[in-house]
Amino acid sequence: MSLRITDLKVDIHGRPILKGVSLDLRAGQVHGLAGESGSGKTMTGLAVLGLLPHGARTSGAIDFDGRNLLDLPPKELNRVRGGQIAMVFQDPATSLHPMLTVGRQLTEHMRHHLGLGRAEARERAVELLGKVRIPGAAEAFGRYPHQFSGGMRQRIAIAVALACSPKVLIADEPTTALDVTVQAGILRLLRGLCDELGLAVLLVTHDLGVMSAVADEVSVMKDGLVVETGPRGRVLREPEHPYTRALLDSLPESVREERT
Ligand SMILES: Nc1ncnc2c1ncn2[C@@H]1O[C@H](COP(=O)(O)OP(=O)(O)OP(=O)(O)O)[C@@H](O)[C@H]1O
Repeated sequence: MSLRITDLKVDIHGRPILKGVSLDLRAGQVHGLAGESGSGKTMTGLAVLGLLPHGARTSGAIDFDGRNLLDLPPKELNRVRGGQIAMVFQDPATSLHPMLTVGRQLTEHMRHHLGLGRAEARERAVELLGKVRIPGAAEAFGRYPHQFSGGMRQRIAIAVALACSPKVLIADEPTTALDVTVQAGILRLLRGLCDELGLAVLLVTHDLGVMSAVADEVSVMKDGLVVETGPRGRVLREPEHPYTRALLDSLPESVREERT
């Protein structure tokens, strides 16, 4: 399985936002997408999900399973999104409903997309909560999102994203809103899930330090273009583009040493 973005251009109301982005995601690999605010990281993820804002015009290709996602009719795209391609956002509140129990959110998703029965869905939900390391998964099933800490809520949002066994996971700044102390745990979890489930992960973050801890491949964006891409070690040790070098130079020394 792979997802290949080729020469993706996105205009919104005539303003160029992405100017020819190319990226490859592979099963079992975390691809980190870094770059400053406004460089187009989020738009790249949203394009894969078919969730670009109104007025967006696209060209290029996003090939997934032999189909160009940019050409899919909305109904089919809906089936791919949430099924084979799932997402996790910065704020778990975006994906979790405050009035529904954790269990209900997990099972409704599975019953809707996978057509599972009640008991089967429940069993799988508890298993997923265990997979994302929620302590006391069976009790957590009946609780509401606000009864968990921010880090635990993000774990639950990841469990919801995994409910339909996606092949691709788009994680947009998944640790930015969390305490530094819990960030590493979430990153390790994503890394572990990527390995265990063979997920292709696109990890979007403005923080090169964060992503260098878990990414296999790193791409750096600037002004709607990928200016550098390659294996993490190479990009961090021998950046080719001056912009990547500038980003690296802004990291604290300790982080640079530890993470290359
Ligand atoms: N709904 C929208 N309509 C029009 N333009 C938008 C919209 N959302 C974002 N943009 C523009 O698209 C460009 C790329 O934004 P994007 O959110 O992809 O950047 P980013 O690299 O993810 O930055 P950040 O880290 O701040 O999220 C920016 O110039 C932004 O102003």
